[in-house]
Amino acid sequence: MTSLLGKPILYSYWRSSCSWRVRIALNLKEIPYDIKPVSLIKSGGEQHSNEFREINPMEQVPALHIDGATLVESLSIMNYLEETRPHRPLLPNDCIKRAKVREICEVIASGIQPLQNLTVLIHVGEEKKNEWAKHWIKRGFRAVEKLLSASAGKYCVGDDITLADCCLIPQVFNARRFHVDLRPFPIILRIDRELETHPAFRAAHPSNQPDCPPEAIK
Ligand SMILES: O=C(O)/C=C\C(=O)CC(=O)CC(=O)O
Repeated sequence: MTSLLGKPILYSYWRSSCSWRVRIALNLKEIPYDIKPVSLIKSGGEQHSNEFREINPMEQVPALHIDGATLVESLSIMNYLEETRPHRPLLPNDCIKRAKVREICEVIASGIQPLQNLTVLIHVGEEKKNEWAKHWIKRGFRAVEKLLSASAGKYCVGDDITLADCCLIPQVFNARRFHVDLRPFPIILRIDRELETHPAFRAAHPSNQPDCPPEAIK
């Protein structure tokens, strides 16, 4: 279903892992969308402007304008996409498996990413921020790896790509960014490798975003 109200607009930042989750879900579901870049660093962060605060009072990306509504919070947005565009499902039919997908999403979206996001790192301070981010990602990945040891097939839960994979891959990028040693997490690494070349994941990668600075393209 393409909206009668025009192409969805995603307010996104190239390196924001939460924007990236939604980009993957939109791509997997083959929903065409336009990107409106919001720079989290330019002039202290465009997300803090009065204009953007009207879009998201949390002053964070992503936000998705779709079907005449503006939605914020990546998990909530992905669930809306799943409910309204079920054609390429990102949640399994089996209720236990659905719970397992949501479990992994929660661990990442509530238990890891918020502890290492830009606002928190600014508050923690330049001197401590890398060690801080590393600590929380490592702690969370220990839990994710354990959960995956019971749930994973080819991907996070079984052999189909789900919302859990949309959350995991951007978090692996952040782990590398903060120099987390990923060798203790072989299942995470295997799934990351598996999805590295998938077209929907490739297109959503920070390097392929219109606001990616040329020197950061990998
Ligand atoms: O270019 C920058 O350094 C600014 C912001 C980010 O990376 C985004 C985050 O806050 C991390 C994240 O999305 O998990």
